[in-house]
Amino acid sequence: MSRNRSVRTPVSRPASPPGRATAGAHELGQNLLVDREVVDRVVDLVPDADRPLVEWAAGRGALTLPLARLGRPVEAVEIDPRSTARLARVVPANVTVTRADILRHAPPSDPYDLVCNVPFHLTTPVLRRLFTLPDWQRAVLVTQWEVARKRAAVGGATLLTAQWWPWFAPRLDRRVPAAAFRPRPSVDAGILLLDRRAEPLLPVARRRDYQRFAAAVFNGPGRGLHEILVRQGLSRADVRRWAREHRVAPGALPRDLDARAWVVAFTVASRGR
Ligand SMILES: C[S@@+](CC[C@H](N)C(=O)[O-])C[C@H]1O[C@@H](n2cnc3c(N)ncnc32)[C@H](O)[C@@H]1O
Repeated sequence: MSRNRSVRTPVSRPASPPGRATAGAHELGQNLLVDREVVDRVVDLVPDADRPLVEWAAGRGALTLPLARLGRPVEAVEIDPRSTARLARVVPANVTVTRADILRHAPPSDPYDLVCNVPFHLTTPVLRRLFTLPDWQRAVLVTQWEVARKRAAVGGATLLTAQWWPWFAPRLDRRVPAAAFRPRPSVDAGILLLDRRAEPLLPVARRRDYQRFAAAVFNGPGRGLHEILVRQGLSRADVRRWAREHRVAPGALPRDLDARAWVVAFTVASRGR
């Protein structure tokens, strides 16, 4: 395959905010993947489809080059000019290297899959951004272990997960030891999968109301879910029926609910308004 030696720097917006491009390796979260098995696992988790791939935070290409071998168009996005220059010299023709900030990068407007070994310091903004972007189908993410667990609702869901659950299905794939990176970070990582639901549990038009409801339940007053839900407009009989159907224990907290229990509670509460 011929080499693509160019780096695309979108002109419509700055490639990076002031100071970022010259930031040091530590500041940019440059913990590069050096474990072959982890790289292979990330690539295996990319769905078998014809869609293009976008890789955020491509670094020196530990994932980019194996992803390129899938034979699909790949856009590799990276902020560090040394890394993009280096990457552009080695990628095959199906890879475009874009120097840009992943918090501002404009992704394709057709369906695509996304891969990102997330710079640890950007985890929450990256997740928030992803949830609002419309066209990716699966995101394969490497994040800190605790974040991967929390986002996949292992051991209890967070408000952020609950707020996006009707539209995205998160899954924890595996733990990745800190030794899989150079330099070695202080904590382990995990592989987190996010799938856009082919059939969302609620229409997008209800998103704002649902998210407000989830926040009110998570942060609302009341001893336990039953009381909280009554304050959110469910009758006591509705709460009892809902708890029975979704096997919600008497002492359960908002973090203990699954996606369907959230959606049904919201739907019942909306009926009462
Ligand atoms: C954890 S490393 C991953 C590198 C490579 N994908 C790998 O797995 O070895 C994160 C990468 O994100 C880049 N980065 C940090 N902040 C960024 C930003 N705002 N936009 C784009 N890339 C960023 C860093 O320069 C670094 O190369």
